[in-house]
Amino acid sequence: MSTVVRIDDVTKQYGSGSNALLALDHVSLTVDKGEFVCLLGASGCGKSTLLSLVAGLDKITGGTLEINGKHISLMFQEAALFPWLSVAGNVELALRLRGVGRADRRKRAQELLEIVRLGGFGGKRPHELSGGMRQRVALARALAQNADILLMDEPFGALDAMTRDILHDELERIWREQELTVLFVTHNVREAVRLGDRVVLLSSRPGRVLEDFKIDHPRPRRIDSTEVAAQAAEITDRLRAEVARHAN
Ligand SMILES: Nc1ncnc2c1ncn2[C@@H]1O[C@H](COP(=O)(O)OP(=O)(O)OP(=O)(O)O)[C@@H](O)[C@H]1O
Repeated sequence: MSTVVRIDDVTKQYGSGSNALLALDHVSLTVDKGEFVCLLGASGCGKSTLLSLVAGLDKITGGTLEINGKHISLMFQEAALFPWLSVAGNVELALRLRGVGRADRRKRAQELLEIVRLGGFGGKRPHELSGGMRQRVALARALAQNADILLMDEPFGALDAMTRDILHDELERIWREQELTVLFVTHNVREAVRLGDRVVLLSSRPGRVLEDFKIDHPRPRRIDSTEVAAQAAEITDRLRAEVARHAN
């Protein structure tokens, strides 16, 4: 299987001199094509930093970082849609930026909205949608960018549990159908076990890879199943031990 993201001995320091802050300390991690990898760790351990390095929004200060993909797309807790554009307009804009012609844009935006099950909502404005629906639009926009690598930073953190469960199912389907590679940051251990092929646990700051758990329960998984709960409990214990170690 081909490696899409290779993070090798990466260090990230913010600032310098007496203001220096070591956010990541010799992190090594590879993500293969089509893998779904969840990143977990205590607050401030450098999860978002790692995503922004992979996205190319910031520079590493040590090690090497290699990306082998067509396009990387980022999704955050807030959908960040343009409020003056319709739902279809938001998706079409991403297509336009890729140079897709007007007629094709319309058709493709409609297809993408159908993929995220918002086929009938293209004419609405973002404020007319629920938080879960706005995240679906953000997902359609990411697909419009022709992304094959999706970086997600707590994308469902602000949603109620029921909406989040539905979006887990949708994201899993789209990940499979579109053959995406996903790097997904969350604070929610069960969510990580529900979604991930692997759950990578980072240490408290500076972040290092503490453990890489392989999750091989059959899919689709239920977040409230006993298998998911049992593995989440094991990972939570490991995370708690790390937080306690750091507090001492
Ligand atoms: N641009 C920046 N300049 C200086 N320090 C930064 C910057 N961005 C992040 N940091 C620091 O780097 C450390 C890691 O931050 P980061 O946001 O990556 O952690 P995180 O694991 O995503 O946190 P959380 O789980 O709370 O979202 C923190 O101590 C943070 O204050």
